[in-house]
Amino acid sequence: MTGLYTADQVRAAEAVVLARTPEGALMQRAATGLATVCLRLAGRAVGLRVTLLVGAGNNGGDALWAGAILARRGAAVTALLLDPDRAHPAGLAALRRAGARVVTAPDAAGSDRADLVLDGITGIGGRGGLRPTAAAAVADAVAGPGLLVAVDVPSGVDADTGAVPGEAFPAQHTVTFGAVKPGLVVGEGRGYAGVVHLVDLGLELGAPSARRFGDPDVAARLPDPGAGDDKYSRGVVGVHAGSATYPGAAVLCTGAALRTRPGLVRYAGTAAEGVRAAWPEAIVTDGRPADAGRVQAWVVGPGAGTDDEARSVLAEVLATELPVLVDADALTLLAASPELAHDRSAPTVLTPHDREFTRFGWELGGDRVGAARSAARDLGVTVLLKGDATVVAGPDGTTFVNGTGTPWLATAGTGDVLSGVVGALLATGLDATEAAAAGAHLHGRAGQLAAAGGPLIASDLLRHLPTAVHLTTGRGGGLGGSGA
Ligand SMILES: NC(=O)C1=CN([C@@H]2O[C@H](COP(=O)(O)OP(=O)(O)OC[C@H]3O[C@@H](n4cnc5c(N)ncnc54)[C@H](O)[C@@H]3O)[C@@H](O)[C@H]2O)[C@@H](O)CC1
Ligand SMILES: Nc1ncnc2c1ncn2[C@@H]1O[C@H](COP(=O)(O)OP(=O)(O)O)[C@@H](O)[C@H]1O
Ligand SMILES: [K+]
Repeated sequence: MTGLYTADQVRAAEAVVLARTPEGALMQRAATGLATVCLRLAGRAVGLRVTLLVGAGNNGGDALWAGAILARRGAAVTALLLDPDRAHPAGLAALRRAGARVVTAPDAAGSDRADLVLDGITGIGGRGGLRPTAAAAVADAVAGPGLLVAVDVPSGVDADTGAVPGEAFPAQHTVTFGAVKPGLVVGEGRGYAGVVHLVDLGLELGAPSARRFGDPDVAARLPDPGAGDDKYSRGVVGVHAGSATYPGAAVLCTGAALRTRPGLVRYAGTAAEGVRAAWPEAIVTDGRPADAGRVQAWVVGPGAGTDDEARSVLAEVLATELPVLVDADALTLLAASPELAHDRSAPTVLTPHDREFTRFGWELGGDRVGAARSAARDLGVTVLLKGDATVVAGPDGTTFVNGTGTPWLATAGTGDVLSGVVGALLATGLDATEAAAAGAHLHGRAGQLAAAGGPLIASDLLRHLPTAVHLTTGRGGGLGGSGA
């Protein structure tokens, strides 16, 4: 599990260490870690041409100290001071002692021939898009041949939210200090951070602002069946999706539920014939959810339409005391009647993409974590806000940012698969917010596996789900078989 910490949380933890270590010691730790990653990425120091973009704060200080280390190892370092009078004094002195060049004219920065450019313009103290001089220096760096490495946070990216309100440094790698900040892994900022390397500063951090599951975290939530288990004890999930005209969503959603290894999947809806043909393992009725038999969780909505019948099914399912996942068409219906979800005693999970999210009247700006959190609180539900980094927020504020996936998932039907996966996890009795986060993780892993073989279609995810579960658990406890 990776904890994500805001700038204020990192500053508070740093203050404790700063108070009990000699002046400059923490920055030395940061700069040493930064230089070590740079050397690893570059593969050499002697003759390496390095350009430092140096802002007025401690982020620039980190870059200067790291530049001094690289220069002492034989690199040809040039520091461009963007605010010469306010450059970190001790860092600047160290850099000069190490024999590096210091310039103030942008065209003397050497970005056009650098092997490596270090962005030390702003870190967690940055506000708003880059100012014009800094933006021009970044544009030169981007046009040049050097590897682009951001110090702590790509300048111009909001460390807490990932918002990028103007120009920013498009890093290939970000070397971040003390803790991973949310803005490196979510929203637009994620696209600017590249590969994130964490340098441990020995900070004592409390509860994170948000979390990201790794494979072992998901494994811990997917127990293999034991000797005493039967199909009912392992969770029964109900699916209401699709229609006679559009059975696809029902087939994908039911298949995904099956492949996420609950004990049993029941289907109720007008796509019964298609589901029966595709999945003999499912128990299928063409009636309403009440006709399906007992389940431990419902998935409702993918491809199910928005007519009166669909609305009455949604109301029926939400009136139960079972966990319910509301997706797609059912989200459109719920947005018009949010009171249906408001007073539920059992968990409700909504899985909107951006357009479905805004249908509820919720605003979606550059802060996706904040938006999902306030929506979850507003309706007392878990919100899984889809995207390249899906955000999951629970009604109590518990938040996850997903770390798996591939842009190839941006294709029709993959959302139906996600609903089935999360529904199956809900039926196992997993906490709803954790089920949504674990489901997003598995779905993304299946997408990565499917995309390794070329462009994917949604049914490919079904074939790869058992392997995704297997990879995640490392136990091979999937459904067995590899056919869809
Ligand atoms: N507190 C500490 O001892 C440590 C701090 N560290 C570094 O210190 C950074 C935080 O330092 P600071 O609080 O000094 O802040 P920063 O250095 O992140 O940024 C503040 C400076 O950038 C300028 N600035 C803000 N927005 C700008 C924009 N849009 N365009 C151009 N310039 C802008 C401000 O005028 C200010 O001078 C961290 O990100 C990390 O890199 C690390 O060295 C670890 C130890
Ligand atoms: N650019 C992207 N990168 C990674 N994942 C994406 C991207 N775009 C969409 N996805 C994922 O693909 C799925 C699409 O779901 P959705 O829009 O509901 O599709 P559908 O309704 O066609 O099934 C979601 O899980 C979403 O997170
Ligand atoms: K930076």
